[in-house]
Amino acid sequence: MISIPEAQDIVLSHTRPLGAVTVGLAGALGRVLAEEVRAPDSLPPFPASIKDGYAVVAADGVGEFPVVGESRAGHLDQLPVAPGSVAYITTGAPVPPGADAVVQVEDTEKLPDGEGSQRRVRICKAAKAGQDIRPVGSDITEGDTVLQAGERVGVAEMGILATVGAVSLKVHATPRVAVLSTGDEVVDPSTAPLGPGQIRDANRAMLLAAAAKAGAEVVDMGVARDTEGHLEGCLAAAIEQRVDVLITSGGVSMGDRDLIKPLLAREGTIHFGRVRMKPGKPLTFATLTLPQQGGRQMLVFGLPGNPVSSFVCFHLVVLPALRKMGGWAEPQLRRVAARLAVDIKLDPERPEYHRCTLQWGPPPLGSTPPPPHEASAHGAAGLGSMELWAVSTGNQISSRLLSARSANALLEIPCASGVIKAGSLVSALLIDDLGGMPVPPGGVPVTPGF
Ligand SMILES: Nc1nc2c(c(=O)[nH]1)N[C@H]1C(S)=C(S)[C@@H](COP(=O)(O)OP(=O)(O)OC[C@H]3O[C@@H](n4cnc5c(N)ncnc54)[C@H](O)[C@@H]3O)O[C@H]1N2
Ligand code: MOO
Repeated sequence: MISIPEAQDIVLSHTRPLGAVTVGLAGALGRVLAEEVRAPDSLPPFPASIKDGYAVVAADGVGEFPVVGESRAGHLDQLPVAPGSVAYITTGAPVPPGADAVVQVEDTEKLPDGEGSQRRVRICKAAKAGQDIRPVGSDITEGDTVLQAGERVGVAEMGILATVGAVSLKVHATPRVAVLSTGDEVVDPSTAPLGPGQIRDANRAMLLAAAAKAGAEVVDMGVARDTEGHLEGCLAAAIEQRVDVLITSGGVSMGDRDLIKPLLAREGTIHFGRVRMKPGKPLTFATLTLPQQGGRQMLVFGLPGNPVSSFVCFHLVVLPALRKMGGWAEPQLRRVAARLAVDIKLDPERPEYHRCTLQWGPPPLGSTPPPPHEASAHGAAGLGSMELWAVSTGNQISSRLLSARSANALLEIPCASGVIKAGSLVSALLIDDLGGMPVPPGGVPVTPGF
């Protein structure tokens, strides 16, 4: 049996980033850039007003002035502003030649029109040169690298790409991933009522969703029966689909109908078949070299059938591989430190990946015993309210998928005897973003004392 870090290293050493493809802007979200993006022009491309008001010559100071023109966003009035005159201007509009400052409308007073219906205004507050003007290129300078190769495109990056006119970009290809459930007892989720000995296929929907969430293009391979012939046919079908990765679930343990390992040993190379982890011990990883497809490699992950084992193995081992293929430079799950909300019994044989929901601040008093050495930290506004707390999802048996419900982290519980006490700091691997993290009742002071 190897350790999880060893298993992760082996998988990543057999995983290569996929090549670059060209996509339109709309297809860039979530992808990793394969080239840097430069600005072809400056932003703003012209000196732009920050306020609605009057473009002035700062040296003129306060006084009454004729309004000789106007500059509105999107409509450029070329009339220059000579000393002793001003122009009306709106936010984002180009500052007319001659003007060197903007006075906001709140610091002016409209006057009755003068001779020949000349508009007039009183400037009540003297401006400094450059006031309320964004100079050319003050946000982005022509030629700037606005995004580097290797950066992932999120929502802000979509806006940045649009603002520099990058409507066609090179990004890393994302993997094509097939998902296959196995087992004679496993039937489609639509089956009702269940026949004797049957259970509905939870893993396929879950793993297809997990791969799609990771940005993969997914292929649903259905359910394979526990026969060599049918499993071989399913593997051949996945190869035919030219997938980069095949994820199977079930059939990797020690039973006489656990046929995945023998199949992979016949068709390719098994790199490991047992990992010291709870859950997920029979996790299997193999590579297949496909001479019929130019000698390309396909990765196969044989995940254990227990749904939670599949869930945990996907996040710890498959997800980093999918990320690396998609161009991530740091594909591993991110770690944070969190305080345990309850005691956790240790497993003396395998390190455990305990599903939990992280929240900012301790759970309500009474829901968990306060850590004895940190009783004062367990109050609503105590020190503990400034930390992440890990709330267990309950019974961790690997068949109970409800133990993954709302889980945003896997606690890395070391292999040892005894108990880790509530209040202890533990390492947590993030499996979801923390945007939906529960908000503790009563809220949490963000900065104590303010
Ligand atoms: N003699 C031993 N037996 C077992 C060992 C062992 O070391 N020695 N390891 C146990 C561990 S740990 C795990 S995990 C399981 C994994 O077994 P398999 O990968 O062979 O999975 P199956 O036997 O096919 O199924 C296990 C369990 O999960 C249910 N299942 C399977 N597929 C699905 C699905 N798509 N959706 C929902 N549930 C599914 C299946 O009905 C079984 O209940 O082996 C232990 N045994
Ligand atoms: O390792 Mo198995 O996944 O404990 O149930």
